[in-house]
Amino acid sequence: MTVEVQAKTPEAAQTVLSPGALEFLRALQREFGTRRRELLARRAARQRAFDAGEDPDFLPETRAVREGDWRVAEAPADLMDRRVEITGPAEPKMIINALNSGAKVFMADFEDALSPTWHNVLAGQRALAAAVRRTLVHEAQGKTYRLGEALATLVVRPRGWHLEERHVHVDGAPISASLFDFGLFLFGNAHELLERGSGPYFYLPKLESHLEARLWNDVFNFAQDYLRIPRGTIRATVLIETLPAAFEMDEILFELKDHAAGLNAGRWDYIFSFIKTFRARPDKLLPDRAQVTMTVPFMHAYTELLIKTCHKRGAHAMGGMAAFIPNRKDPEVTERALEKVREDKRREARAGCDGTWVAHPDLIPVAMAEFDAVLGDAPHQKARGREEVAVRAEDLVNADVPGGAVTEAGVRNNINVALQYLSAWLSGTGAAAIHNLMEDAATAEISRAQLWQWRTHGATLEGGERVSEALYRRLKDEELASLQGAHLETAAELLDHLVLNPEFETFLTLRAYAHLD
Ligand SMILES: CC(=O)SCCNC(=O)CCNC(=O)[C@H](O)C(C)(C)COP(=O)(O)OP(=O)(O)OC[C@H]1O[C@@H](n2cnc3c(N)ncnc32)[C@H](O)[C@@H]1OP(=O)(O)O
Ligand SMILES: O=CC(=O)O
Ligand SMILES: [Mg+2]
Repeated sequence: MTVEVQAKTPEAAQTVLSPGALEFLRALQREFGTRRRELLARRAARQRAFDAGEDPDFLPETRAVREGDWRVAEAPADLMDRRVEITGPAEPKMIINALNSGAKVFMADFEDALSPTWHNVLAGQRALAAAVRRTLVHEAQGKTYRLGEALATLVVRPRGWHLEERHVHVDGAPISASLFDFGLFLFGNAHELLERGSGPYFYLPKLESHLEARLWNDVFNFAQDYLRIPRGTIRATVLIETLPAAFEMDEILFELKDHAAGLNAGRWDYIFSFIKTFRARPDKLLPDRAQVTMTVPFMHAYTELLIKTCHKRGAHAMGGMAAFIPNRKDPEVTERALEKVREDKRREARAGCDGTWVAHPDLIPVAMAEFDAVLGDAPHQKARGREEVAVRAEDLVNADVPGGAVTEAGVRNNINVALQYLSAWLSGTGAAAIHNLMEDAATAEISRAQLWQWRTHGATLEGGERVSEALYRRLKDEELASLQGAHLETAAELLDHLVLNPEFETFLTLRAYAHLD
C-alpha cells in the first residue's frame, strides 16, 4: 500500500501535489497517523468524564511546568510586530487583498473560513505557493489583482486534528487534514520562504491538550529534519479556543517552546467548546449567542489568563475576531461595525494583547489606531506581566451571564444563521456575511450547539415556553421558508440531525463533509 490520490487533480495543481510532496505526506501520515487517532480517542474519553459531572481543571501532573521558570524562543523579525492580523480563506483574491491590505500579518485559513472542497484546498495551496514567490495574479469581475511591494507576513492555518482529507489515502485510509494542509504548504514553500528572509509560520487550531501540542512539535521536528531545515525554523501560534486547552496554556507553550510564537484567544470556537464540554449539564446553559460577549465573566477570565501566561513566557498574546463587518453599500452598518470593532480592540489593547485579528480590510485602520495608541513604536507589550491577574479554575467554568436570557428571537436567529451558513459551506464558501456579521465554521457551531443544548435541556424562553423538538421544527420550517439558495434542503437535514440527535455531534464539519464535492 502506498499514497493514493482518490480524485482527479486539475493539471494546474499537479506542481503542488508533486510526487515528492506526496511522498512527504505519506511519511508524515505513517509516522503520526496512529498517535493522532489515539489523541482523538483521548478527547472522547475526557468528554465522558465531563459528561459524568467532572469539571475541567488544571492538571496536577504538569504543576512543575506551570511553576517552572522558562520562556519560549524569541519571535522572528517578521513576527515581532503583529499588532493587526487580517484573516481570510486561502482563496486567490482574498490572499492578494489580504497581503496588500496594510495589516502586519495575514492568516490564510484552511480551517474555520474555508469549505474544504478538493478544488478549494488545491486552489488555496497553489495560490499560496504563487504568493510566496510573488507571482500570484488573479482575474475577477474584469479586474486584475496583483501583489504590491509591501506585504503582510504570511501565516497558514491548517485544518484541525479532527478532520481528514478524504481525497488522499495513505495505506488505504484518509490522511489527516492537518498533516495534508501543513505538509503540502511546508514541502512546497519552506526553502523559498527562508531564502526570502521569512519562514514557515502556522496557526494551530482547536487543540484540546498539551499532548496535541506535543504531537505538533514532533511533526515539526520530523518535517524539518526531512526537509533539511534547522529545527526551530517553523513557528506556530496556537489558538486557545477550547475550554480544556484553557487549563493547559503553559503546558502548550512548553511543548512547542522552540517553535512557539504565541497564543491567540479564538473566542468563537471557545464559546462553542464551552457548550460542547458542558453538553450534559443543565446548570451550564448559556443565553442567546449575542449575549455571550467578551466581557461576560468566563470569557474575561480566559483572555486575562491567556495574556498573563503568554507574557510570563515571552510569547505574543493575540486577541481575537470581532464578528461585526462593514458593508461598503450601507454607511450605517459600516459605522456600527467600526464602533463595535473599535470598542473590542481598545479593550484588548488595554488589557495587554500584543495584537489582534480583523475579518475585513476596512477594519484595519480602526484596529491599528487602538493598538498604536497603546503600543506606540514598541512592537509588542510583553513586558506587561499582568501579575495581578489571578484566574481560578472556577472562573473558567462559571456559566453565569449577567442579565442573559434565552429568547425565541435567539432560537430563530440560530436556526436562520445555521441554515444559511451550512448552505454556503455546502456550496464551497466557508466564510460569509450573514445579517452583517462574519459567519464561519466556528460561529455556526455555536448556533447549532445552542439549539441542541436548549432542546436537550428544555431551556425556558423568556415568555415561559420551553424549547422542544416541536418548537424547533416549527421555527425551522418558518425560517426555511424565508430563505433561498443552493443546498438548503441538505442544510436543513443536517441541522435537524445536529439539533435533534440524542448524541451531540462533535463537529458539524465532520458530518457535513460527507455531502461536500
Ligand atoms: C472564528 C474565526 O476563525 S475568524 C477567522 C476566520 N474567518 C475569516 O477569516 C473570515 C474573513 N472575512 C471574510 O471572509 C469576508 O470578509 C466576508 C466573507 C465575511 C465578507 O466578504 P465580502 O462579502 O467579499 O465583503 P465585501 O464585499 O465587503 O469585500 C470588499 C472587498 O474586501 C475584500 N475582503 C473582504 N474580506 C477580506 C479579508 N478577510 N481579506 C482580504 N480581503 C477581504 C473582498 O475580497 C472585496 O475585495 P474587492 O473589492 O477586490 O472585490
Ligand atoms: O478561530 C477563531 C475562533 O474564534 O474560533
Ligand atoms: Mg476557531
